[in-house]
Amino acid sequence: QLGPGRPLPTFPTSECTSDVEPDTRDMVRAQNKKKKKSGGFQSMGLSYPVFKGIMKKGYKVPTPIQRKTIPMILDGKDVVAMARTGSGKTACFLIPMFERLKTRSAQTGARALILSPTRELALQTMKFTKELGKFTGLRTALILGGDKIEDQFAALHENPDVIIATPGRLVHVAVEMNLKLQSVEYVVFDEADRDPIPEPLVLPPHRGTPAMAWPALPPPAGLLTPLPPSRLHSAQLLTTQGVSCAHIYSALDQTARKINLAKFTHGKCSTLIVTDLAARGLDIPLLDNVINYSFPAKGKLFLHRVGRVARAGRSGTAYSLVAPDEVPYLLDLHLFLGRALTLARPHEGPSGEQRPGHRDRSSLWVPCGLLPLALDSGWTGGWRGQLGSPGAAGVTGASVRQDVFTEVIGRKRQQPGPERGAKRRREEARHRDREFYIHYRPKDFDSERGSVAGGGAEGKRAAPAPSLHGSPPKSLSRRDRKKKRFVGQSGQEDKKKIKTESASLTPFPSYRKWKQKQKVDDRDSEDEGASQQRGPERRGGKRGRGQGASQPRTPAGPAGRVRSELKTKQQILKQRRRAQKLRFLQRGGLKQLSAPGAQSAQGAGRDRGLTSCEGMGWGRGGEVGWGAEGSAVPLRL
Ligand SMILES: Nc1ncnc2c1ncn2[C@@H]1O[C@H](COP(=O)(O)OP(=O)(O)OP(=O)(O)O)[C@@H](O)[C@H]1O
Repeated sequence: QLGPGRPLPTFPTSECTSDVEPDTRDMVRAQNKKKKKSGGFQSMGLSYPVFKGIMKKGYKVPTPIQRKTIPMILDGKDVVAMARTGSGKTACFLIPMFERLKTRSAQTGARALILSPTRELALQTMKFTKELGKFTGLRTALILGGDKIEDQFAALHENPDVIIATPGRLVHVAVEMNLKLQSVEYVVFDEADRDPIPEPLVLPPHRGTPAMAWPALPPPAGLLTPLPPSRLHSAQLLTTQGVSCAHIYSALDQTARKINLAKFTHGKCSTLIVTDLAARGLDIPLLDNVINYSFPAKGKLFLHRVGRVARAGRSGTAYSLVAPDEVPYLLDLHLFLGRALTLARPHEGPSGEQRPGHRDRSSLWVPCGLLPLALDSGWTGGWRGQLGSPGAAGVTGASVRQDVFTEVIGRKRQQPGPERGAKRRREEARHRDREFYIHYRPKDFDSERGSVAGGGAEGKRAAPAPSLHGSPPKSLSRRDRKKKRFVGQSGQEDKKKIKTESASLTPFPSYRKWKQKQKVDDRDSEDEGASQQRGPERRGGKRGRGQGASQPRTPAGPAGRVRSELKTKQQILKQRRRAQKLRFLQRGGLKQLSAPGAQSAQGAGRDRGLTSCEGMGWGRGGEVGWGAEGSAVPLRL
C-alpha cells in the first residue's frame, strides 16, 4: 500500500536482483517476443538498450538478411552470410554482438573481434557500432594500419569490449603485445571473401565462439585492383571542366583520405574519384551514381563497385565507360550476370531518356589508366560522351542487378577436382566440416592476384597479406640463392621491421619502448588490461611468482594514460576520503571548526569514538597523512 511515509516501489535493476525476487527481464523479453508481430525487431527478443539503439538509428523493420541471420546468431550458431550490397549486413553482426556482450565488462578483456579489410570500412563499422550500441555502454578499440601504434597499445590497455581492426595492424599489435585474445567469444570477418586472413589470425574453431563471415558475394574471392596515383590525373581534367572533386587511393595519407571522404559525404564536392580501395563496403548516403571509368576485369568487382549506390532500398545508376580492349570484360560480366546487357546510345540515360547536359548530383568515379579522349574511337557500341555529361555504354542500373544475386547464389559450380592423394585426404579429414570451413585464403586468390599484377605498383603493394615475421610477404619478395631464403624486392630490407597492410615499415618492437615511456613495467602490464588478453603461460608465470595475484596493480605512468579499471585498496580508500571531505565541506564543516568551541567539539568527537586525527585532525602530512591532497579530512573508521 502506498501512503505517506511509505517508500515508492522501484523497478529491479541489475544491481538489486535477489534470489527471492527473480529477474523478470528475461520473462518480459520472452513475452514481448510472443506478442509482437513476427518479422520486426521486437520479435527478435532484443534487450531494451539494444532495441533502443536500433530505433534511434531509425531502423523500423529488419532487412531480409537481418531477419534471417540475427535470430541464428542469437542462437549461438556460426554464420556465413552473403547478401546484395547495401542490404544492411553490418547491423546483422552488430545487433547480436550487443545482445551477447550486453554490458561493459572491464575485467574480462576484449570479447568481440571484428576484422575489416580496409581502414575506411573499419571506421564505418566503428561509427555503426557507436550509433547502434549507444545504450549498451560497450567500449570499442580501433586498431588500424596507419594510425599511431602507441595509441593502440593504450587503447588495448583500457580493456575494450570490442576490437575493430584491420588484419595487418592487429597482427602487428598482437605480436608486439603478445596478445592471445583468449577472451574473444564473438568473431566477425567482414568482407571475408576479399583478402586472405593473415595466418596468425586464423582462430582455432572452439565451442561457444560464433564466427561470422560476411562475404558480400559467394566465392570465388574478390579482387583488389588499386591504381597508382599517377593514373588519377583525371582528378585535374574534371576540375578544368568545372566539376569539383576529391580523391581516395591507398597511397594517400590516412588523414587526407578521411578529409576527402568527409568532403564528399558532406556535399563539399560533387565527385569522388577512387581506386578499388573504395569498391567495397563504403556506405555513402544519398550517392546517386557510380561511373566505371575503367571497366572491371571481374564481374564480382563490378557488383561491388556499383553496389555503392542503390543502398538500403534506394535506387541508383552505374555508368560504365568501355574501352575497346575492355570489351572482353563486358562479355565476362554478361556471362557472370547471366542476363542481357542493353547498350545505351550516346547521350541516352538508363531508361532510354535523352539527357542533354544532365549534371549528376554526386558521383563516384572509378578511374582507369586510359584518358577519356583515347576512348573515343574504335568500338561501335561504345560511349561517345564528354566529361561532365558522360554517355553510357553498358548501363547497368539497380533494376538490372535486382535478381542477380539470387541467380548467382542459387547456382553452384561443379568442378571436377584432381585425384586426391592420401595426404590431401588426411588434410581434409582434419577439417571435417569442409562445407562450413572458410580457408583464410580464397581458392582463387592466386588467379585473382595474378590478374591485378598488371594493375600498377600500387596494386602490387596493397594486395598481399601482411606479414608477421619481420620480413616482407613472399609475394613481395624474391628468393636469394645465397641466403637460401626469401628476401624483399631489393634484398636490403631491415629484418627488424614489420610489414603492415598500409605498406609502411614500422620499427619493431615498439611496445617495449611504449611501456618504458609510460613507465608500465611488465608486472603492470600483466595485471593491466592487456594481461587479460595475453597468453596463460606468461600471465601464469608472473602470478606464480606472487606478483599481484589478487590485487590489481596500477601503472606508475601519467594519470589517465594507462589507468586500470580495477582499483587498489589504497585507491578505494583515497576515493572515500575525498568524498567524505567533499561532504564535510558542503555541510559547512570549516565554519563549524572556526567557530568558538571547536576545541570542545574535537573533544566531543573523541568521546564519540574518533581518534584525534581521525576526528578533527588538520594539517599536512605527518600522522594525519591524507596523501597527495595536502589538506586533511575527517575519516571515520
Ligand atoms: N533495417 C534497416 N532499416 C533501414 N536502413 C537500414 C537497415 N539496416 C541497414 N540500413 C542502412 O542501410 C545502409 C547499408 O547498410 P550496410 O552498409 O550495412 O550494407 P552492407 O550490406 O554491409 O553493404 P556492402 O555489401 O556494400 O558492404 C546503411 O546506411 C544502413 O544504415
